[in-house]
Parts: sequence; C-alpha cells; structure tokens
Amino acid sequence: MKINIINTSGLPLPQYETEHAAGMDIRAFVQEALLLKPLQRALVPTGLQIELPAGYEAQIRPRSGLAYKHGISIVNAPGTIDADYRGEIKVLLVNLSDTDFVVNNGDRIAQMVIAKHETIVWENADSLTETLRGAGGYGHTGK
Ligand SMILES: O=c1ccn([C@H]2C[C@H](O)[C@@H](COP(=O)(O)OP(=O)(O)OP(=O)(O)O)O2)c(=O)[nH]1
Ligand SMILES: [Mg+2]
Repeated sequence: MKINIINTSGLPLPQYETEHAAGMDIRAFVQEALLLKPLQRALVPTGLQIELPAGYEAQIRPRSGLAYKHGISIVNAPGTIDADYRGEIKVLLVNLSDTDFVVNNGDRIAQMVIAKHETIVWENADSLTETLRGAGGYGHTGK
C-alpha cells in the first residue's frame, strides 16, 4: 500500500529495519542537538507530513532499546496520528532516566506502526450481555 508523504528533513524516510517489522523507525529532525534532562520532555520534530487513507491511523511508539538502555519513552505512547492530520508529525519524548540524554539530528527516536481502525456509531442500550468476567478487572483473576 502506498501512502503520500512530504519529507522536509533531508533525512531518510521512515523504514522497516527488517523484513517483517511492524514499525518503521522515525528520525529526529533538529537543527542542533537536543538535551533532555532527567524527567524532561520535548516535542521532537520529524520533518514528516503524511496523508493516511480514511480508516487508518499511525501509532508513534517508543523503541525498546532506547527505553531499556536510556530510559527514553514517549509521554503519550502510543501517539495517535489521525488520517485527517496534515501537520508535521512530532514525537513527545521523555527522559525517565536519572542522567541527561542527547538527541542528535537523524537519531532514530521512535517507531511508527500504520494500523487499521474502526469508526463506530454508539447504540444506546439499557443493558449489556452477561459474561463470566462481568465487572471484574484490575487483577481480580489473581497473579
Ligand atoms: O505523538 C503525536 C500525537 C499526535 N500528533 C498529531 C497528529 C494527531 O492527529 C494530532 C492530534 O493528536 P491527539 O488527538 O493525540 O491530540 P489532542 O490533544 O487530542 O489534540 P487535538 O484536539 O488536536 O486532536 O497531533 C503528533 O504529531 N504526534
Ligand atoms: Mg485529539
């Protein structure tokens, strides 16, 4: 499937790093290196604008390597790129470690998964079907 993209970053397009990868790594597009102090967050530009077909979304997810080695995550994970959004995609990084982290131009800071979604219509109801779980949750089945 082809999706229109505008790339003003001069960096490589997001790409699948392996044959069956779900996510394409996306890169930071910054004029100068960005310093993220412990617990600091930043909206990191990518220089990318996309045109998703109706019924699709793009999810912006953390990379596990950055999370494990440097405590770098995404505040709103998974970020949601709506099909009707035409602005620049940005990544809301947060440094959850106790040391500074530097983002350089071109660094692969996150990954994007293109996914289908439903658009639903609510049906007002007076009751819902019964299930074994019922209202149980939050660990009610035990460890
Ligand atoms: O990580 C993200 C999340 C969102 N967006 C863009 C695309 C998305 O379509 C738009 C709105 O995102 P969202 O719905 O999550 O934010 P909101 O706070 O609900 O803003 P809005 O009222 O504009 O929908 O912002 C990004 O670039 N990166
Ligand atoms: Mg919204």
